Amino acid sequence: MSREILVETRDLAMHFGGVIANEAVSFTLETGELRCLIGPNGAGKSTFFKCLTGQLTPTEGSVMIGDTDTTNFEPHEVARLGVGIKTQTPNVFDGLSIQENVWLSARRWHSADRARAITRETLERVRLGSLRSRSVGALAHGQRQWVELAMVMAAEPRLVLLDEPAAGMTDEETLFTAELIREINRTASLIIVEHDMNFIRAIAEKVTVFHRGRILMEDTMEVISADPVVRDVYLGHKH
Ligand SMILES: Nc1ncnc2c1ncn2[C@@H]1O[C@H](COP(=O)(O)OP(=O)(O)OP(=O)(O)O)[C@@H](O)[C@H]1O
Repeated sequence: MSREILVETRDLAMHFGGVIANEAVSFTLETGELRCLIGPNGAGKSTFFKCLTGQLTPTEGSVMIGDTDTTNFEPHEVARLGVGIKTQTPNVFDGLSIQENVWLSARRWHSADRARAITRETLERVRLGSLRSRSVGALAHGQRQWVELAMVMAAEPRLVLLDEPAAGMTDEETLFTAELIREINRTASLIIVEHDMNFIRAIAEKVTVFHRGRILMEDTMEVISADPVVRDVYLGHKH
């Protein structure tokens, strides 16, 4: 199967006044990939992620998703291209049930009947079927994250962008999240910003390492974790 480029940035830069958060980032993601973005604090991962989602407009360079130039798009315009986005800011309605939250997400793109079927299936996939009537406000942190993943899945996206999906989870919750993400990858490509190395090892094929706003290296986790330059960067040595 020939692989197509699904996401491409060219010479992307994001400056906040004098702060250079991203510089000369030329990045590609092929259809079907599951890519993790890693790097030490302040490396520019979240800023780059926000340039992909439309939360930020890059100072320079371009972003393409499929055949569409999304450089100046707002998040809702990016979402309309079949992109599921989970940011670090919660996106759930606390006063509604799990089922209602997921249904609302499915209903944005599908008929009421189809949305009902998708909601049922998705809640089984994330193992929240038995809790479907429970109010989201009453859930534990990990379960809330899964509701958000279910909302992303219910829209049946072709590309999923996740910012730290395992943040604050227990080891067991992290492993289940990794399982869910591999399942999402059966039908969608993914870009995930993540800190948790065990989680990354459990899911990633290819990893992109950011350092000082730029891409330092791209390879498998095995190669990256053995690389002396990457080790130095994480330990805070100068490069
Ligand atoms: N809105 C902003 N205004 C000013 N500076 C910013 C803004 N957002 C990010 N920065 C700066 O840009 C740089 C990159 O930050 P960014 O959050 O993208 O890094 P990160 O790799 O995601 O870090 P972390 O792992 O800590 O989340 C940092 O120096 C940060 O202080």
